[in-house]
Amino acid sequence: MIERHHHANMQALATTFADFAASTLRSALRDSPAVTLVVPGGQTPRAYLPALSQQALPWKNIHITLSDERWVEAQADASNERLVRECLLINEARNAHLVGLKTPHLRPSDAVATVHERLTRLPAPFSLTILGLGEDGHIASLFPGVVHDPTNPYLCQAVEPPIAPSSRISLTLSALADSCHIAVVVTGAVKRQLLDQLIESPDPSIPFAQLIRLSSSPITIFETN
Ligand SMILES: O=C1O[C@H](COP(=O)(O)O)[C@@H](O)[C@H](O)[C@H]1O
Repeated sequence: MIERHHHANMQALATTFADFAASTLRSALRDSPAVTLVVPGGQTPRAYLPALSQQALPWKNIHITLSDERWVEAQADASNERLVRECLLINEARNAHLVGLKTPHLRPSDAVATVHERLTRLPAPFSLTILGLGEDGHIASLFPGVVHDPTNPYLCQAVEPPIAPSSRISLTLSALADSCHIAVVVTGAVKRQLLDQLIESPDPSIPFAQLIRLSSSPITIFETN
């Protein structure tokens, strides 16, 4: 089931999104003592994660991890972990547990087993997975052309992106699709047009279209130009 919500601007989106995420987490916490929230990186979350950080939730029972990570140090500008520390682990959410995806391994391919192990210690299934959408249709660090292997026993995979500068580690399509709820934040005319296309006639080579096909969980899309 896909639900789309259009907003007049980013501020309106951030408010509705934060209320939605908080109510999804609150309701998950009625059934489990601890829950997992998956958040994306990139630039867009800088505009809406601070609104979520202001929600009064039992954050110490909320475990946060990332949909994907660039293979850079956690202090680097490009680090998704740094983004989450700066934009979400603040205000009310400062005591949430963050499980990052970066390890000291030289390459993400060497780190897959370690990161998988970290992820298996999180409350499962993940209660809410938030994703961004790239202009090429990528979600997390699953780019067009990255092969989805349903037999992969790991929750994460190493990725060499086609154009982006750093190697990545990403949750697999199955790990994302298995989340109880999926929220996607889509901003800008180009991405919204792509979204229309992918929903009307899904191109199976595009990861977002693969996610729609694979997941039986509700997908809520928050959009603005
Ligand atoms: O590289 C990435 O890009 C996507 C999209 O980012 P955005 O800034 O264009 O919204 C993001 O969802 C992903 O987590 C990130 O690593």
